[in-house]
Amino acid sequence: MIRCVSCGQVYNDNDIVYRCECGSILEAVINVDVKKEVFSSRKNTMWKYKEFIPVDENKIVTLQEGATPFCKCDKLGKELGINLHVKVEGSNPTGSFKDRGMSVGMTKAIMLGVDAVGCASTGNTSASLAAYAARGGLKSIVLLPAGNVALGKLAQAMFHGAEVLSVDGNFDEALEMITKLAREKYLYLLNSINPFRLEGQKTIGFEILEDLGWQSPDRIILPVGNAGNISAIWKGIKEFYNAGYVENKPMMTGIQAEGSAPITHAFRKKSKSITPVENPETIATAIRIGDPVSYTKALNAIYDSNGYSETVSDDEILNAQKLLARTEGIGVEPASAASIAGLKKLVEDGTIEKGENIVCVVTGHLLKDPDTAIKASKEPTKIGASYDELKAYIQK
Ligand SMILES: N[C@@H](CCOP(=O)(O)O)C(=O)O
Repeated sequence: MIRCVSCGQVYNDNDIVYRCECGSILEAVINVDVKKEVFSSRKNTMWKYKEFIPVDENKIVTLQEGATPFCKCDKLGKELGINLHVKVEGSNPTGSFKDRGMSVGMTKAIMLGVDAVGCASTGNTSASLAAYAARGGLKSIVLLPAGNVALGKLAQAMFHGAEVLSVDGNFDEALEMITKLAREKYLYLLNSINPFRLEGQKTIGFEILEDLGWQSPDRIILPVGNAGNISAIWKGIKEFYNAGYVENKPMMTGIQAEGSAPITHAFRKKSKSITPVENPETIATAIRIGDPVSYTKALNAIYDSNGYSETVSDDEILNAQKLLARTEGIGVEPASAASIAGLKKLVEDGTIEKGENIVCVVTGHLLKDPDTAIKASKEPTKIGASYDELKAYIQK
């Protein structure tokens, strides 16, 4: 069953519906009775939690997503006076957390018998959709905001065989266009407004709790763009809490880029609705979104968990990206580094207390955006093909 998060209206699992009649968004309702011990005996992918994922397990479209590294980051943690783990979602098959959602979404598409899927994207969703559509044998079409998609992501979408359209507009406009096409049944929409996408992404929350030995961290910090992921992770946390697997829940802490921050602005006003940002701007193209579709769920996650939302500047993002890469060896794209930049800011202003147990989710791999990485780095030093020249350089 699918249910509206605002008015509670229910829909059948097989209705192709993206919004409730009241205009709000939908979520899948899960009723599961299973002991947590069963999970540890299964192959380590996100599908080990299959009872919580509402699709037919005989039709699963998978590239073995999930079970991503959960890195204890003692050097950075010590510097900030907290206990820090980083959940590295860039280790998924196409290099971002979207694969979890796309595996479930594509499975649902197969179950529904559609022949084409589509999305609007700042890059990662399209890369993932193109790969999983290829895996599932479906046609795919993606709309990208012209000039604002990092090179690695664009290459992935094109190479996996999606029909790639470059829209002379921003992500929000592209999403509106493709949603209309989906409502007119030209394709099945696999943006995160599709509630089945979030059923995959909630497994990040499941894994964090299991990674910590069935304990909740004090806080989970993550970047927020279209706001599907914070909503999904919170849904996962609540489902495991309600199942009795853990005794506590974390404070959900969403970080946005200064130039694209409608959710943080709403949080500061204690509001449950947003004022969309008309011309969103940030170097972190993955979160360059002014009108996030899942804002209702995201704000609920923040308020219900006694969480927080903060903005970070592009400079703070780039500094945090370098800090994580050079202190802990974890390479992430700029948007992912927003979680580390936010962590630093909230420790410095005292919002985060010393000794807190924190998990930062980093959402996409460094190589998604090679241009930004190269621009932020020193040029290689040129030397001749001579051992003497090499030795002289090393001894300098
Ligand atoms: N950053 C996203 C934006 C939209 O994605 P969705 O997961 O909310 O559908 C992207 O990679 O395109």
